[in-house]
Amino acid sequence: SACSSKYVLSHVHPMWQGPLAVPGGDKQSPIDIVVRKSVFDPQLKPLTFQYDPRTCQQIWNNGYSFLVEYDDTSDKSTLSGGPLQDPYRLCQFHFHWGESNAWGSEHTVDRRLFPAELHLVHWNAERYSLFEEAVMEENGLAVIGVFLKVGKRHEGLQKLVDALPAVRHKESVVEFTKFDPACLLPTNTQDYWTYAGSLTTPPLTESVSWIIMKQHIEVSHDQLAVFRSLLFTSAEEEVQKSMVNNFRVQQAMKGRTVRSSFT
Ligand SMILES: CCCSc1c(F)c(F)c(S(=O)(=O)NC)c(F)c1F
Ligand SMILES: [Zn+2]
Repeated sequence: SACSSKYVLSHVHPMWQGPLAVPGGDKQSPIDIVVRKSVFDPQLKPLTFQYDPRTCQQIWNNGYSFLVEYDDTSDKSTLSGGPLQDPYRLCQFHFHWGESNAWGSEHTVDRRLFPAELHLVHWNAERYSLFEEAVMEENGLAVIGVFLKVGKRHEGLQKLVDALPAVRHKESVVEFTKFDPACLLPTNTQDYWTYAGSLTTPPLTESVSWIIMKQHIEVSHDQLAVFRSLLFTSAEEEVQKSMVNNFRVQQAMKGRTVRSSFT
């Protein structure tokens, strides 16, 4: 898929301690969602996820996270509705997590941290012909964020967890097919918050319509431990570094409003 294979993210790593903000950036991510300051918007539509598991292609360790990449050369797997004017194509999903269960998410809700956060990355192929373009443009990307909590084992996630040892090192790739990302979405409600923000990894461009699900999903401690067994470093490097704490520091709101789809 075009969405990330051409993107070898900058080798300043782990970049998590900075760049703190893009110079002049006033729509940076992640943020703390202050629930009592969010504004209910009755014009927000329900989200429509139309994912085809046959578009799932591979898992890639890019040295920041592991990306589950989808074939985004047609509209087979799309997200529409919510705050979005057009349908957006799924290009990949990945996670951010901590070295302990006490932290790891990028966004927080009233300062509450979660041990991990799932990001489903989509791009506006109606308006842009290349993912690379959409990354740089306003309303180019739509990212669904789902918080993870430690609890019961997530049966749907296990197929992905079992494949992770094959991509332990940076730059490794393994074929991964027929995975339906809808199994990672919350089940009992589709309530969400939405705001205008940015990528949280380079190029940090302010092209993201963020959609953060209110309901978390549960995964087991052992499943998260396999995330932490991945490495930031490639096989050749003599010092191996555990892939943990791959989240960015939170950014100022700069006057932005977070809207909610629920009261
Ligand atoms: C240059 C883009 C490569 S695709 C990608 C990614 F790999 C990633 F990690 C994030 S994130 O900022 O970390 N989470 C939303 C993105 F937004 C992305 F679009
Ligand atoms: Zn992310």
